Amino acid sequence: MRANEVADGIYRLCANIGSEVLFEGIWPLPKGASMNSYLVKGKDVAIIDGVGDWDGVPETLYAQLDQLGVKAEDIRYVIINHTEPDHTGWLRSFSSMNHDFEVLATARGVELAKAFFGLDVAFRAVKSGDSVDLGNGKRLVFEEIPNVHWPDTMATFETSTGTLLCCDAFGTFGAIGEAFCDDQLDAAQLEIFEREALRYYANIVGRFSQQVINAIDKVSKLDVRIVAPGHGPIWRRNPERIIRLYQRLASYAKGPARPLVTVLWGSMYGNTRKTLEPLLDGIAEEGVDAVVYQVPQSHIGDILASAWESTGIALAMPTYEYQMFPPMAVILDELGRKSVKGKLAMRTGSFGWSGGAQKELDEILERRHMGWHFVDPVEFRGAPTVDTLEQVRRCARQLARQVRESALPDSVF
Ligand SMILES: Cc1cc2nc3c(=O)[nH]c(=O)nc-3n(C[C@H](O)[C@H](O)[C@H](O)COP(=O)(O)O)c2cc1C
Repeated sequence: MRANEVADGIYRLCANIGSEVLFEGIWPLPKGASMNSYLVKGKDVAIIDGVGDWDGVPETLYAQLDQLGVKAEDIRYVIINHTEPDHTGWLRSFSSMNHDFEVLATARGVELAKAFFGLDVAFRAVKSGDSVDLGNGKRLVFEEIPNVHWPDTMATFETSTGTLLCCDAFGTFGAIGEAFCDDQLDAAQLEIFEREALRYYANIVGRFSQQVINAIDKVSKLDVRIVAPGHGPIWRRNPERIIRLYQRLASYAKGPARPLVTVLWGSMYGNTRKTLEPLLDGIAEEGVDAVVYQVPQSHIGDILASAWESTGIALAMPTYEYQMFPPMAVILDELGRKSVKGKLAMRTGSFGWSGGAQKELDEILERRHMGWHFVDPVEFRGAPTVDTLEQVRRCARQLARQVRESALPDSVF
């Protein structure tokens, strides 16, 4: 992998993460992911963010520094936009190669970097508006964007080129090959990265959507000509494209999103499964699309992405030991933890003698402050009758109609 010039005097260094890795130990990466680091060369040299410390990853970074003719000891400033180890793990080995550099981060970032790495170097806490002059026209200005995605997060803005080095903000999953910028990716590749942006957003930053909106407000006051995130491609031809996408994804936190229903179902002996057909028919009859996930067979990372962009959620699951089919309870709790809020919803499912699934569902929704709006549930004993199936279809139509009416039009952004 080669270092790439992003703009005059600004270079992207990169290590990819393979599809065999679960990001944060949780989230599948079917298309991998990239960890982007940036080198800014003025009279002085600064490196902004870095890579993890596993399996020879820092060595990938050092090989790219070699290509640029930069030695470790040439680096005067290490700028930590965000202390998460996928961007900072390399500092352990770097600090054994260079003993004379200064670490710049927010006050919170300094505190975290000391706790994680205990580096014996100079630290400088910076705040919004502070800057570093690297000479030769290169000037870095800092803007705090807390909680996108850790509390320490800031963005670094290089003024001469209008390059926003924003770490986790405006990132996507997806490994990067030779083409590293939007101006080198064709329409199909860009669409793939936008889908990867949705999965990244829902899995990693969705919970911090208000902070994302605050961050967008802040950076919109800068003359941003290039968006250079810590993950995914650089947006140089059309930086607005990724900013607008993030604005849209953040807005989904209120509930209304695409005219789409995510259907989550689980069944032990097939009684609840029988409701799937009328449920999907009902949604389709209203001209609304549905995406179906079986639980527990589907991964929460995929379900979360789908739920995030859906205006409606349909649940089909039976009662199990006086509560909900357990894997569905796990999924719903995680949707709550990740702030999938304000959705339109329906529920159906079989029980044998007491019921109980609905009670646990209500508890989870309340505990996680999810604010979902349900049409009346269709709960039935044993196998569904013809009448029950018809009721499910009607219920699904009602949900789909509401979804169609509440979904956000594409033209909003
Ligand atoms: C292990 C197990 C525990 C169950 N616990 C309850 C229960 O507490 N209350 C109840 O009403 N039904 C209970 N049932 C009955 C199921 O809810 C019922 O068989 C239902 O039809 C299963 O739906 P399915 O065919 O979609 O899996 C239980 C069934 C199993 C297998």
